[in-house]
Amino acid sequence: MTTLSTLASTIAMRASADPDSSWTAKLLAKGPEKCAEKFGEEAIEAVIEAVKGDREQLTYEAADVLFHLLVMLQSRGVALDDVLAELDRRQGTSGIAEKASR
Ligand SMILES: N=c1c2ncn([C@@H]3O[C@H](COP(=O)(O)OP(=O)(O)OP(=O)(O)O)[C@@H](O)[C@H]3O)c2ncn1[C@@H]1O[C@H](COP(=O)(O)O)[C@@H](O)[C@H]1O
Repeated sequence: MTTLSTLASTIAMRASADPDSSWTAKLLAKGPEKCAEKFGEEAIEAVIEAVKGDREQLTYEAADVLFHLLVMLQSRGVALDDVLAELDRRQGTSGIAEKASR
C-alpha cells in the first residue's frame, strides 16, 4: 500500500471517530464546505512557499496539502482510487494534445 493509500484509509476510519481525539474527525464533523476551505488555505500556504522558493517549507506545506486534499475527498465520498484511476487514464496523453482535442 502506498503512503497516500494508507493515509486515505486512516482518514476514512476517522470519519466515525471522536472529534475530541482526532483532528481528522473534528474537521470532517464540520462538513465538506469547511474541509474544502481548509484545503484552500493549505494550498495557498504552499503557493506562498513555492513563490518564496523555500524548499523545506514547501515540502512541509505540500504534505499539509495532500493530507487536506484526502480529507476533502473523504468529505464528499470521492475515493482516492478513482482519482488515481483518472491519472492512469491520462497517462501517455500530452496535455498539449489533450487541450488541442477539446
Ligand atoms: N497527516 C496528517 C496531518 N497533517 C496536518 N495535520 C493537522 O492539520 C492541522 C492543520 O494545522 P493548521 O496549523 O493549519 O491549523 P490550525 O491553525 O490548528 O487551525 P485553524 O487556524 O484553521 O483553526 C494541524 O492540527 C495538523 O496537526 C494532520 N493531522 C493528521 N494527519 C494524519 O492523520 C492521521 C490521523 O490523525 P488524527 O485524525 O488527528 O488522529 C495522523 O496519524 C496523520 O497520519
